[in-house]
Amino acid sequence: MNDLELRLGPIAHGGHTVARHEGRVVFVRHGLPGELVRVRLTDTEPERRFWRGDVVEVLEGSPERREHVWAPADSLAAYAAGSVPVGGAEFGHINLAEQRRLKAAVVREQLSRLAHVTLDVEVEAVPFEATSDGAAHDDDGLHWRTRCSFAVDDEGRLAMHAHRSDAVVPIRDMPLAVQAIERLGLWDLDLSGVERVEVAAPASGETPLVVFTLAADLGSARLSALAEAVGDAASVSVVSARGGAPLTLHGRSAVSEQVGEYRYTVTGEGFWQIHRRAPEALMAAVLDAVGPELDEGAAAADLYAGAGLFTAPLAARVGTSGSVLSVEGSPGTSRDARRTFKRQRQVDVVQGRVERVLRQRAGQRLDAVVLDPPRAGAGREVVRQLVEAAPRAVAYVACDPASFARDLGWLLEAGWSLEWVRGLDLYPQTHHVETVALLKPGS
Ligand SMILES: C[S@@+](CC[C@H](N)C(=O)[O-])C[C@H]1O[C@@H](n2cnc3c(N)ncnc32)[C@H](O)[C@@H]1O
Repeated sequence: MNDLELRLGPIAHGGHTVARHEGRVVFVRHGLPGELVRVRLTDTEPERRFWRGDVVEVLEGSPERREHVWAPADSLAAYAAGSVPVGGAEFGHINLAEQRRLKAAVVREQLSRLAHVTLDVEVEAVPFEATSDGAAHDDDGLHWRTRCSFAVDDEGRLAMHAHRSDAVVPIRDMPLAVQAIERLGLWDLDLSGVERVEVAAPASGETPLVVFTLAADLGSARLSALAEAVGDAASVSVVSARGGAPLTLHGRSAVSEQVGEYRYTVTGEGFWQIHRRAPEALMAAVLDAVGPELDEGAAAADLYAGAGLFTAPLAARVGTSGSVLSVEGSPGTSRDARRTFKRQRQVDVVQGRVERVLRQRAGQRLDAVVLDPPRAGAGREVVRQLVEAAPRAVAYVACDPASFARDLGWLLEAGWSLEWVRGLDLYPQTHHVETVALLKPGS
């Protein structure tokens, strides 16, 4: 089918604008509300109620449009060159203030539609710390990713996936990544035999960790060549094509992260917040929410705890006479938490699914809970268990406003109240948005 000329409607959850063609909805990426554009359809199955497409030409642009911050993700440039845009910066053509207004509109819309709550939520920028060279201080929405995941193309070049596609596009820069990742110059390496490359660069500036996941088993000479190619600039591990734990080729198997006075160990398998200022920003918001319930001796829970980002301040607040139940499903990440908290006897690190652990602990006192589920949200069963446990306050940290609004709707039905919700721009240049909310049970 030929391209379509479409007038773009409002922004929707998922990062696209909504347009219509002959009665059918078309979800269009890389545009802005109000624009008149030419759209290349990417998903047009005839029986589908809606189609998808990318903007390839702007006929009447929005005043909020600017030159894209990163060429491989620029839809206009990519299609003009006969390629496709990579995912990961689908808002890069929009000025930052407007990106945040659009994200706030999506949060408000989800809260209204799914939780029947009308609230004037804003999405705040996450302030960067001043650096001695001043380079990273500007709020330009760049150089924030301390975690990156790359593909490798058929010629062994570092690459990234196009959105909702198996297509991979080689890249030679990554301006969303912290400079420590850019400086590794992974795009100069021959990565033949590697399927995926994960990089973790601690915000402290300590040595990064590179994890190569192999496409097929490689001999020891090739593995040594890979480690040597990276050099001393990073620790290097490999994960065999058959899976299993990473094998350290060179340097350390983990990175250390420091957030305020707390120090954490995170291995190559472990979860950590991506934006370099996210840990501080989220910790502060969570403590604003549940801090007043965390007296010495209180019982707290950190659910979906990851490597224990929030477990540490909770443990400090409740002290040795209190308790913190820290629940994480991923074995590797939970192992990281166990390592970090092994000397803190008030912390109980449990590896398992939150729904199962809450069932086992039913009846146990809980004064305050931090809930930070993955994109799918906590779900009905966990919400039911929380209502039953009746803590005095819950800090709900959400990376998906739709699943958050759905869970919130159930809590409100159970008589809970939403005290406040804040939006944080932890993913500049993308449509993603983080929210933190304080929820309390009915009296
Ligand atoms: C958004 S992350 C938050 C981690 C941590 N709170 C942080 O900020 O670093 C969600 C975590 O939940 C874990 N997870 C996903 N589903 C789970 C489940 N059903 N039970 C327990 N943990 C789960 C994931 O492995 C991931 O570490």
